[in-house]
Amino acid sequence: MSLKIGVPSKGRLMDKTFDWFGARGITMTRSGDEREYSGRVDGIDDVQLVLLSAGEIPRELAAGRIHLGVTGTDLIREKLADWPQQVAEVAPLGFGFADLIIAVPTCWIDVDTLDDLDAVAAQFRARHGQRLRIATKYHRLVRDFLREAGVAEYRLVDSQGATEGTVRNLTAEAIADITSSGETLRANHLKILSDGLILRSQAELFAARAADWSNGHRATLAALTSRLGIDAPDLP
Ligand SMILES: Nc1ncnc2c1ncn2[C@@H]1O[C@H](COP(=O)(O)OP(=O)(O)OP(=O)(O)O)[C@@H](O)[C@H]1O
Ligand SMILES: O=P(O)(O)OC[C@H]1O[C@H](OP(=O)(O)OP(=O)(O)O)[C@H](O)[C@@H]1O
Repeated sequence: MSLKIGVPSKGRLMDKTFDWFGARGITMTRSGDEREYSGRVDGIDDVQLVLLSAGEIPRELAAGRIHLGVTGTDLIREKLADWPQQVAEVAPLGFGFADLIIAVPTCWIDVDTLDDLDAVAAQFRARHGQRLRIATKYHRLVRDFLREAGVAEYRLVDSQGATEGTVRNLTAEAIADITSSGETLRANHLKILSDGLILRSQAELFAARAADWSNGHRATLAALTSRLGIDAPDLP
């Protein structure tokens, strides 16, 4: 049995992950046609490539079904409540940078901070009898952040994509989502609160604490990390 490494199956994260390993002598290739989620690893023995959605990689790591995985820091922290118990951080990869932020309509000129948002949320509830809605797919991270900030009069509405459009579509008053260039926010007339940065994310290589590290897998990990020029993580 080979050591399994989970890598995003499409898009920017897949391409940049392949480039990152390729630059260090480990060649990853997707086999078959564009739609076939299988691949191979050359340049090191006993390592198997598993192509997965970036959003599924945290769960696969937590279950120990893959030994290593590449995904965003944001997805690990959102999907695994006690993530340091489940995964070890092996190396930040220096791509996939994105900020998870809270944004409100640009036309809310008096709203610049979380305190302002809290005040608006209280007014909103008094006026409409309902809590101000914040659209997001990052439920855990947003709740934890707003609790720390003392903002309570809101409710989260789930949005799994095109989150910035929810304000225009009148299904939310504010959003919490990732941004990189800021273009999507601008195009949808939204502005980031000055203290609304929840998390800075980038792609990272993680190791699963629950994976089977016997049967030579630890030696394979040591060979791989040495090849990559990084330290092997501390694992049970
Ligand atoms: N501009 C960006 N847009 C979207 N994701 C980005 C961006 N920059 C970096 N990322 C990171 O990429 C990861 C999300 O990748 P992706 O959208 O492929 O995940 P996914 O949720 O598995 O997608 P899907 O559900 O469409 O398969 C997150 O960690 C995110 O922080
Ligand atoms: O700051 P920007 O460079 O404009 O990038 C941010 C946008 O990119 C992501 O969406 P994605 O394209 O992955 O689609 P999604 O809305 O389905 O998540 C993210 O959810 C933002 O909408």
